[in-house]
Amino acid sequence: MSSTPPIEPLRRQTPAPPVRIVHLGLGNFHRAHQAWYTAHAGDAAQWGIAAFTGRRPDAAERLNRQDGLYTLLVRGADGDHPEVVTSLSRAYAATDHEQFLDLLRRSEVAVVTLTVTEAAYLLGPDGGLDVDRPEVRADADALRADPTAPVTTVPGRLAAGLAARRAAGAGPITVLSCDNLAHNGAVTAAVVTRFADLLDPGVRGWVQENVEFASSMVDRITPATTEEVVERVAELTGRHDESPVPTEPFSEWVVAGEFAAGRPDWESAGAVFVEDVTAHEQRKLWLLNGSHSLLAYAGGLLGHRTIADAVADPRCRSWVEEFWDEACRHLPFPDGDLRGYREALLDRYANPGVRHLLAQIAAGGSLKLPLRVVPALRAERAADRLPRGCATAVAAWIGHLRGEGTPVDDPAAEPAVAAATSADPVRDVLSLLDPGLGDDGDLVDLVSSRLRDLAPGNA
Ligand SMILES: NC(=O)c1ccc[n+]([C@@H]2O[C@H](COP(=O)([O-])OP(=O)(O)OC[C@H]3O[C@@H](n4cnc5c(N)ncnc54)[C@H](O)[C@@H]3O)[C@@H](O)[C@H]2O)c1
Ligand SMILES: O=P(O)(O)OC[C@@H](O)[C@@H](O)[C@H](O)[C@H](O)CO
Repeated sequence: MSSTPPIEPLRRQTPAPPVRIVHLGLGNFHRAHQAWYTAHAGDAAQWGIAAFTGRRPDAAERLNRQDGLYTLLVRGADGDHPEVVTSLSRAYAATDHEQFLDLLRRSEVAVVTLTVTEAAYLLGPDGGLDVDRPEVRADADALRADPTAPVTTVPGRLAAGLAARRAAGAGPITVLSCDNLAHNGAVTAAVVTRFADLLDPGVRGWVQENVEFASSMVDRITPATTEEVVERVAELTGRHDESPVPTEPFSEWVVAGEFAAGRPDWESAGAVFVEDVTAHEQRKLWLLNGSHSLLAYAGGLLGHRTIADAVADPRCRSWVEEFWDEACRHLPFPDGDLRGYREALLDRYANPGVRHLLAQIAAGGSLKLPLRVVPALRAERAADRLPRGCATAVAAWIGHLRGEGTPVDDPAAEPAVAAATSADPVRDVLSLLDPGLGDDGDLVDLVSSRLRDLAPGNA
C-alpha cells in the first residue's frame, strides 16, 4: 500500500552561524542573493546574518519559526532545484530598533547590507536626503531628544545605529547597498552623513572617518513567492517551508569598496571585487532594468502578465531590441560583450519557471524611469538621434499612468499621473522626467506618435 510521506517542518540540525552581518530589507531578493553568497562563501561558518524586515513583522516570525532556514527554489530550463540556505541566523521586525542598536554596538558585526528599494533612500530633487520630508524631520527630532529613540526611516535608522556604534567604541564598519540604484554606495553615504549632520557634527565626523560605504551591482531575477512555489517545495523536499524564495539560476554580484572590519570570502561564492562598479551598474540598470520597465508598461498595455509572456510577443521583443540598440551606443563595453549580454537576457526572460509579474516590475516607475531609461534617452538626443525604443518606454509609461495596462502602484506617482492626464501629456511627462526633454519638439512628436501606436486597437 502506498502512502504519502509526512511533511516535515524545516529546522536546523546544527547551530546558526554567529551574527556578523546586519541586513535591512528582508525581502526575497536578499534571500536569493547576498544570503546565498554568504552561505556559499568558503568561511560561511563564521558569518551569520541578522536581518530586519521593512514593513512586515510576520515575515520575520515565519522565518524564525524555521530557525532562519528557507528553501531557495532555483528554476532553470532543466527543472526546479531546491536548496536550503543557512546563513540567516535570526530575523527581526523593523520595529525592533533596540535590537538593531545592540547589534551595531558589537565590534564583531562588520557589515550592514541593504535591499530597501529606491524609495527608502528618501532622495530630494537635488539627489541628496530630502530633509523637508515629515518622516525625516520626525526621526531627527526624536533622535536629538534621545539617541536610542525608535525611528522609522532607513537613513535615520542607519545614523542612529552608527551613533550607537561610535558611543560603544566598536570601531569601523562597512555599509553595502545592494539596491538597484546608480552609485548606490555614494547615495547611501550622502543620505546617512546628511542625517548624521542633523543630529550632531561629532557623529558625522565619526561616520566620515570610520564608515565605508561600498557599492555593488546586483543581479538575480527574483519574483515574489506564490502558493505554487510553497507547494512545489513541499513536493520536491517533503518539508513544509512557510517562506521559500523562487529565483533563476543566473546570479551576479560586482562590489567595490573597503571592508575594514572584514567580510565573508564572497569571491569564493562567485562575487567579483573591482575598483569601480559604475560601468557594470549602468549596463545592468539600462539593459536589464530599463527593458524590464519597457516590458512592464508596454506589455501591460498589450494584456500580458509576465516578462516571459511579454518578451514572446514580437512587438514587445522588437521594442526591447530598439531600446537596447540605443542604450548600447553609450555603454563602455566591446560590441561582442554587449551582444552576449543581450542574448543572455533574452534567455533569462524566456525562463518559464520564473513567473515575474509585470505588475511587480511596474511598481514605483516615477523613481525608476529616470535611472533606467532617461540616461539613454538623453545621450541619444545629445548625439542628435531620435531614439524610438526609449520613446516607446516613455509612451507606454504614460499609458500606464492613465490607468491602461498594469495598475499604478507608486507612492510618488501623483505628479506623474497629473502630467499624463493633462492637456499636453507628452510634453508634461517629459518635462517631469527632465525639464530639457519637454522643450524638445522632435522628441515630443516622436513620443506622441508612439503613444498613438500603443493605443488600444493600434498596437
Ligand atoms: N527582486 C529582484 O529581482 C531584485 C534584483 C536586484 C535588486 N533588487 C533590489 O532589491 C530591492 C528589494 O527587492 P525584493 O524583490 O526583495 O522586494 P521585496 O518586496 O521582496 O522586499 C523588499 C524589502 O524592502 C523592504 N522595504 C521596502 N520599503 C522599505 C522602506 N521604506 N524602508 C525599509 N525597508 C523597506 C520591504 O519591507 C522588504 O523587506 C529592490 O527594490 C531592488 O532595489 C531586487
Ligand atoms: O526590483 P526593482 O523593483 O528595483 O526592479 C524590478 C526588476 O527590474 C528587478 O527586480 C530585476 O528583476 C532585477 O534587478 C534583476 O536583477
